Order: sequence, then C-alpha cells, then structure tokens
Amino acid sequence: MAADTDRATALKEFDETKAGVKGLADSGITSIPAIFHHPNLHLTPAASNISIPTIDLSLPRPMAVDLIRAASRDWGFFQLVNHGIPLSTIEATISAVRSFHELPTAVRSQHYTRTHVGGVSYYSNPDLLLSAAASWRDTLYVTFGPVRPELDRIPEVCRAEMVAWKQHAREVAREVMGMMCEGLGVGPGRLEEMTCLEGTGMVGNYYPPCPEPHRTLGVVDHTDPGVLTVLIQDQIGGLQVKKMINGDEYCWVDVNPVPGALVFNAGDLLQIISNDEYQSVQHRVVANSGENGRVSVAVFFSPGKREDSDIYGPLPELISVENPAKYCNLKMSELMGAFFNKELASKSILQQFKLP
Ligand SMILES: O=C(O)CCC(=O)C(=O)O
Ligand SMILES: [Fe+2]
Repeated sequence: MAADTDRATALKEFDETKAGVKGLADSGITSIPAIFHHPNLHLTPAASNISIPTIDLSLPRPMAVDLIRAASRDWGFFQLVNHGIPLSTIEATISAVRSFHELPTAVRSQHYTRTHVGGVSYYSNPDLLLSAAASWRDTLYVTFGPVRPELDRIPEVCRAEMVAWKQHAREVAREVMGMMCEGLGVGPGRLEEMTCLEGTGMVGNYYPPCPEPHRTLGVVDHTDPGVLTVLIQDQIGGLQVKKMINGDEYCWVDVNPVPGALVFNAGDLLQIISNDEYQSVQHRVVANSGENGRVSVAVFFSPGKREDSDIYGPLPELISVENPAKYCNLKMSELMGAFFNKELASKSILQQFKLP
C-alpha cells in the first residue's frame, strides 16, 4: 500500500537525521509529523482522588515489608522515600542525562545508533520500525550486566553519573527485592540467589516539549519485562499507571514527582515468579506539554544467568494443590525475545507464558 511505503520512508528519514525527537522539537515545528500520530488516543484526565503508595523505608522493617507487599500486590508500583540515597545524587544523575540529550545536535547525533555494540545505544523509539505510531521520546540505553559495557562508549557528559547511579540503584533494589521476598514468605535472598540483580539495563529517557501533545504519547502503555524497575524523574511529571477498578474498568493515575523519591515497579518476570501475587502493571507517559524537556532514568533488573539451562518460573515454594502454577517455566532468551520482537504497545508478554 502506498501509505505504508510513505510511512516506512518517513520513519527511515526521521531515523537517519540521527537527531531524535529532540531535533524535531528544536526545529521549531508547530505540528508533529504523521508518524507520531496515535489513532484512538484516549487522554482522559488522570484520577485525582487516588495516588500510588509512598513508602517510608525508615519505618521498622516488618512494617515496611507489609507496605511493600501490599503495594506490589495491589498496585505493582510505589514510591520509596527515606531510602538513604542523597537528593543531590539523584539530581546529579538526572542533570547529567539531561546534559547529554541537550548537547548540540551535531555532537549528540554522533552517538545515535540502534546497534547495541559495547552495551551502549542512543535512539528515538526502541520499536520505531515495529510500532503503529512513534512516540515523543529519545533514549540513551546502557546495559551494565550481566556483561559490562565498554565504558568509553557511554557519552562522557553522563558517564561517571550513570556508572555511579547503577551502584546506588543496585543497593536499594537489593534491599527492596529482599523485602519483596519476605512479603512472599520466602527468604530475603531468594531472588538475589537467582541472579535477579545481575541483569541490569539503564535508560536515560528524554521527552522534549511537544507542540501537539494531544496527538501522541511520551511512551505507550506497556509493562516492563524484567523483575524490578527503579526510576527517578525530574519534577515535570507525565508518568501514569493504569489502575484496574473492577472487571474491565480502569483509570490512569499520575505518578506525581516527589523530590528524592524512587519509583519502583514490578516487571512481568516478577509477576510470573510470584505466581500472580505481585502485579506487573501497565504504565505510560503522556507527551510533554511543557516548555522544558522531561528526564527520567530507569534501571531494569532481571536475571543475569541466561543459559538455556537457566529456567525461571513460579517459585516452587509458592505452589500447592490449592495454588497451582499459573505460568510455565521459561528461559531468559524466550522472555527477551518476546519483548524485543514486538511493538511496545502490544499485549503483555505474560499472556504468552500463562498456563491454560
Ligand atoms: O519516563 C518514565 O517515567 C517511564 C519510563 C518507562 O516506563 C520505561 O522506560 O520503561
Ligand atoms: Fe516502563
């Protein structure tokens, strides 16, 4: 079809500018190209009467465990405060990632590539060529584990900060993962022993101001595939979590920026491992209608052991005659294949591994 060819050409031309959505925003356009139009976009106002839980990590541990368990079960998302990481460290990370995305186009575009050589890439829309509609976001992606990145491939303006952030994120994720395990009634080291802290990807996202925010999204509805995600964001906002109300009814709930807070969410593999006790919940980011670019930095944790003999599935100690396994066992290659070979917006990969 001619329209498909035109779209494919437009996508290729956009990708070849190597300037990302930031380049489009800088060019002063007042309307966005058709490749970014999302048909049937329902940007209903977010619910104002509810918010995702905020959990104080300085509470006595048993209380914090209970709150983390309830939040992981009922929301799949929570904000964590009093976690011990200084606000200045969080701000320095965000500011360094911002500096990268706001480098002059000629400098920034030298990093633009979809090939993840040495564990580093920078592009607009990971699923640009697979998706029905592109979104108003650019991403710097670094894989820290299980294979270490070639550090000199990380742009110098944010290298030290991203490396330092990986360590902070790991320490707090270790603590939270341990508490999530306790919430499941298994030992605090259970997920860590399964190497769930070893697979580590970090994305430095940039959402430039969008001249027509009602026609597109910052990132489409999706779930994260791994075990646990830790996210920091600036004060602009735009992240929303889908909250099911009853049956098929749902509303979108804003994750309001809280200075110094870390946003945690369970991924698909944690929902599988916990046999549906914890939820991997759909979330999205609305297109940025403000005047300044929005920055978020997410760290995704998943198992580092990825041989064909390394199998992941519902924990045997959670399974019984009354509570049978709801998912089959899977290999990391199957999980990652299911995630990266699809459009981000398509159905959760959980369906693929669900037992009948
Ligand atoms: O930018 C955000 O707030 C969310 C990003 C996100 O969901 C992701 O990178 O998976
Ligand atoms: Fe996400």
